[in-house]
Amino acid sequence: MAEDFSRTQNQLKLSNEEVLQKYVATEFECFSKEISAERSIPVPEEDLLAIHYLNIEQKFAFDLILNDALSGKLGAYFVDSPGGTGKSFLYKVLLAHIRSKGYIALIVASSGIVASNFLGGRTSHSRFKIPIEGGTNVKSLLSFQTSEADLIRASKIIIWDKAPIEDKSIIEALNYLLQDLCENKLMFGGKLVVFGGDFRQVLPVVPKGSRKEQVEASIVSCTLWDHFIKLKLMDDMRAKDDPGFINFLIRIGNGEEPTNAKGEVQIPRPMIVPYTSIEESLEVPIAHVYLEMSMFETDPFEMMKQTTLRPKNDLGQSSYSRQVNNRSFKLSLTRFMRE
Ligand SMILES: Nc1ncnc2c1ncn2[C@@H]1O[C@H](COP(=O)(O)OP(=O)(O)OP(=O)(O)O)[C@@H](O)[C@H]1O
Repeated sequence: MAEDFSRTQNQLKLSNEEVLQKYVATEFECFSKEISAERSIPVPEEDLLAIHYLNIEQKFAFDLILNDALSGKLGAYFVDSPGGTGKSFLYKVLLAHIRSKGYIALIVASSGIVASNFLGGRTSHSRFKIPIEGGTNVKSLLSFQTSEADLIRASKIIIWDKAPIEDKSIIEALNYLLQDLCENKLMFGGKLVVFGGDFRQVLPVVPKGSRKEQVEASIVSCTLWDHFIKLKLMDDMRAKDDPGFINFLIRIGNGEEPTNAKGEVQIPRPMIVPYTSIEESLEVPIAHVYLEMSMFETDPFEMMKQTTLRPKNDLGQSSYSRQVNNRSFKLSLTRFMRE
């Protein structure tokens, strides 16, 4: 690379000293590219202020982790909590407070959709260059002389959302990567790493594997698991006004809800919209989710926070969830174009 550089600069008729100076400057600029991009991530005021809204469990976790990050303590946390208990909310407040002090806080997740929920979020695969499949002897392919490696070295904290879906070998590969990058044998190279997730959601994929094999492949079976500080968030913040629904979800997640011979659970009657006609079966849920469209007329982005979930990977034009989406989209469009 230096030779190529020198050849190009010779064509510009620069002295050797000038070539060297330009080479160093270009290299430095290249090395610091990732770091300056990371430093330019905005810190939303609302994420800083959200510290005042943390519930007791979130505040406990926040204080512990922030204190460790600012005092440069090494270690690993695992935030174990059911969906909706405010893990992402906690991460956003942590990221904002650490970044506002000028430090680098990295956040990764296994999937792009989850990563895009966070400012500066990246997939773990793209950030650490660890092959997605995992397996024995899996190793990061990250080159140590790159700006990406510099960025990881410079980070104060690494947060990894939805970690239970990862194969344990990937978590172990992160440990080796950080040890190599930081040139020591400390756990995670002496970095503070926060993993989080919900074991009721998706575990690592083991083709044709049993539940036991999935657990054996997961982070709980990794060699470092016993050294993680475990934190729990149990207060459901997503459906806090609906304790019946929360308990129903928890019972399903814990495998406590009765099932029929096919292993299916019975959805309680009040949660079901009885079928009368196709029109009504579309309109009733839309009205329930979006309440009154006029609520969004001043801020269409508010509407984006209301979502409908697709129960199946059915991409057909006629699928029910697609019809609900299309209908609500058309309704909102008509409304906004009229305004
Ligand atoms: N302390 C809080 N005050 C107000 N709202 C909160 C608080 N914590 C979480 N929420 C809200 O509760 C909802 C669920 O929170 P969040 O998405 O952080 O949960 P989660 O544990 O990450 O869920 P999942 O595992 O499903 O991704 C969000 O709408 C979030 O804004």
